[in-house]
Amino acid sequence: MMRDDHSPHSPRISYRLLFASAMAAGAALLLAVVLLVIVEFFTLRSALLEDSRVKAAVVADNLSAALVFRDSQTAAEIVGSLRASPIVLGAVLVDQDGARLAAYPPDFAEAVPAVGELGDSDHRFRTSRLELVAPVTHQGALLGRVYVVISMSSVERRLGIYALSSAAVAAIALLLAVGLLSRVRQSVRQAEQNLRHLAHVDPVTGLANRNAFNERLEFAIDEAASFDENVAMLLLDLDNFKQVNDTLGHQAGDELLRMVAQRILRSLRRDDIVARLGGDEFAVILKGLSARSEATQVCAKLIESIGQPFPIEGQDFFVTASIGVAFFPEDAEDSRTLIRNADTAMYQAKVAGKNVFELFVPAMNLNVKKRVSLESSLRGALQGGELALHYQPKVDLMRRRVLGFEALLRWHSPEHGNVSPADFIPIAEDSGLIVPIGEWVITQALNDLRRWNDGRRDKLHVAVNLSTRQLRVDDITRRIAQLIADCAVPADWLELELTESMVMENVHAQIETFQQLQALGVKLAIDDFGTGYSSMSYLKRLPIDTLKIDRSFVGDLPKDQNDLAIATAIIALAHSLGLTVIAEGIETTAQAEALLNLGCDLGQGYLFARPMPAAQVAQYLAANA
Ligand SMILES: Nc1nc2c(ncn2[C@@H]2O[C@@H]3COP(=O)(O)O[C@H]4[C@@H](O)[C@H](n5cnc6c(=O)[nH]c(N)nc65)O[C@@H]4COP(=O)(O)O[C@H]3[C@H]2O)c(=O)[nH]1
Repeated sequence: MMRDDHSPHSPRISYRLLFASAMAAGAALLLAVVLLVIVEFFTLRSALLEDSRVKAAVVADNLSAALVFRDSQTAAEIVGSLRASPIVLGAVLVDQDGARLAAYPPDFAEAVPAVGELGDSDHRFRTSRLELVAPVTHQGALLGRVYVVISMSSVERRLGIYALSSAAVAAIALLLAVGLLSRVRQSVRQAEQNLRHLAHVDPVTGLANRNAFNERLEFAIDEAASFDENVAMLLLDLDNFKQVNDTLGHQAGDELLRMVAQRILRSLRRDDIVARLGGDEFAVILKGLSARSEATQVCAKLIESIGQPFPIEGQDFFVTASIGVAFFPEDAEDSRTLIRNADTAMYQAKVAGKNVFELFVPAMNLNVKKRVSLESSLRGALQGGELALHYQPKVDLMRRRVLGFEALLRWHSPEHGNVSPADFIPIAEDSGLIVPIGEWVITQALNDLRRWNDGRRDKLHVAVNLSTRQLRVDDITRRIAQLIADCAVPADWLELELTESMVMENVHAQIETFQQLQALGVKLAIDDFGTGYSSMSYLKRLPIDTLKIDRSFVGDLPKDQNDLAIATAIIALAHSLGLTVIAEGIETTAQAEALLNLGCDLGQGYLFARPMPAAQVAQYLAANA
């Protein structure tokens, strides 16, 4: 498993960032508050000045008569009227020569600024006060001046309230912003963490994903290179996962993948690295190996563990694994080559028959190249008319009469010459080409058979091999029914041969398909019988018609006692289940006689005829009527 230790910023850095952002926002707000207070100060001051000017002008206007008559009592009353305004600290009336005529309060001793002392202005601001001089005139002539001193305390008080409330609003805004910012940061961090998790973890199994695996492999290789150690890279592919996925659905498929992941983890040490690279492909990195055998032991353990039944939806499912292994530094010096070579070895494990592991050897690369080239040629083989069917008769052993044929595919490639079906059928299966090719085989075989059966009393049947891959095609029964209908022949002319291992692989998932095929009228045969592991209980339930004894039990008859015992058992089993038995690979009369004596119904082999081109069949039938 992988730990998520790829955090780009730690919580400490995140808090510092938050603190710095808060400080910056605070400084900006403080500056704004200071500016606002300054603006407010000047606004209040000029309002006070305007107001004071009006007051002084009114008093000055009223004082002109008192000054003309030098009536100091009236002047004192008028100046004293300023007491109505609490902001007036004091006022003095002086005549043209600067002589004091009246004051408020009477003992107000402030010196009146001399003419010109205020420059062009009529006022000046001093600490906490405003001094204002208003002229007293009569008919345009200057008689004297009123000097008024105004308190700035009201301005200062209002400014204080304004500054405090602005600062409070700014502080609240700052707190809200910091709170909001930290919440946003928290959710961003959470989202980042989720993304990081998704970028490194396979959501189905919780194992490392391909990205994380590549990083860990690079790291493991660097580490191994520095300490002069070995790394083994195991690429593990489930052989029949798709079948479970297709038959039981994706949820069951995911469940299976999770169980496989658990079994892999349980088969490894804690510090080994496991990842799911996608689909049904897993990868394992084993570090610090003291011998290659350690890796092979792990492979054997993995195959054993995955080979145990998987209980899914109340049924036991069997899945096998093919594993390819490549070592650093012997097989590859960098991660890309290591993965590629492990993949090549895995591919060979599949070719070797699946459920095995293979260690990479350089010669594998040549095999892979050959296979790739065969696959690309095979893609054009059907359209290019390079495929043909050969037919091998199936003979009634007792009466030596031909009852039908097995259709066997032949490929003559302009590039590769005659390619054996043993070589190209697995390629066709892996690439999916077997589906269109298989349909072509059925159509071709039924059309050929129609010609041969034309006017015949005992109708012949034709047996066609079917691959697992074809069985997995969604509506296989409907498609086969369509092919039969297109050829306008009875369904029971067609026999489908399925190998024993293929039938038993996921028999419970396939039993319904077999039943549908039987309902269609198609005959079913189990090919290569005796080489797989048949479950007797399933054999009883399967709607099959024929068992075909594998030719490996026929070759050494009648001498080999074991083969004799096996053939005897298969024939007895088939008959007890009411099935027909056919033996393949009969090459000698002695083999044919031995099988006949054991009660075998039909035979097929070079003794009777080798597989022959379609063009020779009519002639063969005429000669063997
Ligand atoms: N030693 C010996 N061999 C004999 C004798 N009589 C027949 N044979 C060979 O045994 C194989 C019988 O076919 P199979 O077991 O179905 O095994 C087939 C079958 O599994 C597969 N195959 C062939 N045609 C098709 C096809 O159309 N579709 C699919 N899916 N598989 C096919 O390729 C396999 C090999 O086919 P072939 O090379 O044609 O090989 C054929 C046949 O030529 C004999 O007396 N002695």
